[in-house]
Amino acid sequence: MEGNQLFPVFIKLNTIHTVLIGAGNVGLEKLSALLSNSPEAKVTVIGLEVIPEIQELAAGFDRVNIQNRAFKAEDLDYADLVIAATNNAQLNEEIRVQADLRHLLVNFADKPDLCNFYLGSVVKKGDLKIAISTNGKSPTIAKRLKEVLDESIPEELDTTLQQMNTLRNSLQGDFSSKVKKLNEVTEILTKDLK
Ligand SMILES: C[C@@]1(CC(=O)O)C2=NC(=C\c3[nH]c(c(CCC(=O)O)c3CC(=O)O)Cc3[nH]c(c(CC(=O)O)c3CCC(=O)O)/C=C3\N/C(=C\2)[C@@H](CCC(=O)O)[C@]3(C)CC(=O)O)/[C@H]1CCC(=O)O
Ligand SMILES: NC(=O)c1ccc[n+]([C@@H]2O[C@H](COP(=O)([O-])OP(=O)(O)OC[C@H]3O[C@@H](n4cnc5c(N)ncnc54)[C@H](O)[C@@H]3O)[C@@H](O)[C@H]2O)c1
Repeated sequence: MEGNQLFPVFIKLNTIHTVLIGAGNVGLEKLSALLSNSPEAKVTVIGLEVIPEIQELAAGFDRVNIQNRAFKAEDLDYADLVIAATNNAQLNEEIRVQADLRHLLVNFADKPDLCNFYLGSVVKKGDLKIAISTNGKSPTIAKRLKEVLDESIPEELDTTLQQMNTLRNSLQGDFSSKVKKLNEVTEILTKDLK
């Protein structure tokens, strides 16, 4: 099968419990990604060793709990989503087995084959968010494309979004007439594509 077959979703991390195993530099990157997108995320970080930068980052977020100890299978009993950033291949295998037993989604920072979801590179402008995946082929290209889109999408797009939301909430009539109106007023955005 060719092409990217990943199904993108946007998760409300504040409504679930994420367990992050591994608290080194990669763990820090993953925790930063979680919190920059979802500052209200409930996250438990477990690491035999926890680097100071993780402690410092976590100190600013009430719902992040650091456990300075070894992983145990029961840690997944209260997890909804799992991210592993350990330096131990055998432990990764064990985490995958334990996650499967509990029907959990799990991500491994350095082992795409073990993952059942990937993190994406993220562009954010107010309420707008774009997530990029290269199907694991080149995270660097995902990062570069994020930079390109971040520069080229005007900040004003968020103002447009807010205005459209006001209009959307104020429209009267049946569903199809509302959809027609919303599409009419946004037609200008794609006029150069035709
Ligand atoms: C998007 C982003 C999100 C995030 O992590 O938050 C992300 N990686 C980012 C950066 C990045 N990661 C790495 C480099 C160094 C260059 C390189 O190695 O290529 C750079 C870029 C750089 O620094 O230039 C190392 C690396 N990453 C993976 C492997 C293993 C492998 O490929 O086998 C290795 C080698 C490890 C080693 O050799 O030890 C695997 C994955 N990385 C993914 C996501 C998933 C696929 C995403 C996609 O579909 O594109 C996937 C499959 C799983 C996952 O981690 O979810 C984030 C962008 C940050 C931003 O937006 O600024
Ligand atoms: N550093 C990078 O840029 C990079 C990039 C991509 C992938 N990777 C890979 O990702 C992995 C993590 O990288 P890192 O630099 O964060 O490594 P690291 O050694 O700094 O961190 C590993 C973490 O896993 C924890 N850990 C190990 N065994 C544990 C156990 N039984 N229970 C709980 N915690 C345990 C350690 O205590 C530590 O907190 C490595 O396999 C690395 O090859 C690294």
